Amino acid sequence: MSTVFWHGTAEVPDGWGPSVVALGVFDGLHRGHQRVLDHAVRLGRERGAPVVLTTFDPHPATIAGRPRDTTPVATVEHRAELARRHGADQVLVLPFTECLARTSAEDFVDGVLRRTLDATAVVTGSNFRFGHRGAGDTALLRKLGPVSGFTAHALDLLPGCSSTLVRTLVTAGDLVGAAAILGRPHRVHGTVDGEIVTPCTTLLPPPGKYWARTPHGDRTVEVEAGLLLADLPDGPTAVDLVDAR
Ligand SMILES: Cc1cc2nc3c(=O)[nH]c(=O)nc-3n(C[C@H](O)[C@H](O)[C@H](O)COP(=O)(O)O)c2cc1C
Ligand SMILES: Nc1ncnc2c1ncn2[C@@H]1O[C@H](COP(=O)(O)OP(=O)(O)OP(=O)(O)O)[C@@H](O)[C@H]1O
Repeated sequence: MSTVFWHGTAEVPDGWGPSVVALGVFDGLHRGHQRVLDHAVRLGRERGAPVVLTTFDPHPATIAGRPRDTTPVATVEHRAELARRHGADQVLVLPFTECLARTSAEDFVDGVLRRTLDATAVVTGSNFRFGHRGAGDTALLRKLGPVSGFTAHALDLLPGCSSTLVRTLVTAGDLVGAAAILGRPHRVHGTVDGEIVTPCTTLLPPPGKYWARTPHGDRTVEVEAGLLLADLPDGPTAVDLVDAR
């Protein structure tokens, strides 16, 4: 059985590639992210090359740049599962460390995109930035592409779609608005132990009762004091929060 994702460049097999790379955090794999991945999948088919969604964990903003809410919309495992369902052949999760944050855009292109992934195409949204102090952008990818062996594709942004907006909507309890951006209900993963789902590392709506879809049928669940309470059998579970009750 193939692994769910590669954790770090060392797990990418030697001689991998050429590949089509979709690049970014992709937290939640919302409809805007799906546009990027769809384009990568089309290019992959045209070029007969596997598509590698390359992402970062934890969110770069936990380490670098302006502090902001980075509570995951989706666990990294869920992100990888969604990426594969949307056509990615592999998912590379790069641990976002202080060391990676200090890596220049040029070194990232040479080390990760050229040497590790042998990129033949790199697909991002038009607002993508990378490298130390966010110095790299899509213009730099276009410039470095010809010498590094890839074409750079910067897609127009799908309006009204960002992980930040999903975080704002879920935090405000607007699960219907969040689902419109995600293209599916917001999902919380955890392990049930006596009706309490822990750990809830993913985003939770405010305290209250919610209509939810679970592996054991639709039911009301409750958010209280930062915990999700659900009458479900003990063990790992996924709870889709559909709407407030
Ligand atoms: C090699 C590398 C170094 C980075 N260094 C910084 C940094 O110093 N400061 C910063 O705010 N973000 C840094 N970032 C994060 C990027 O600005 C950006 O958040 C990340 O590439 C994800 O892009 P996305 O938000 O468009 O998905 C770095 C990213 C990479 C790949
Ligand atoms: N609305 C969008 N339409 C198309 N591409 C997008 C959109 N939003 C982000 N992207 C692209 O998807 C990749 C992942 O982006 P990222 O995870 O930063 O998205 P985001 O939703 O803007 O996140 P955040 O709100 O946390 O900054 C990047 O290549 C980015 O340019």
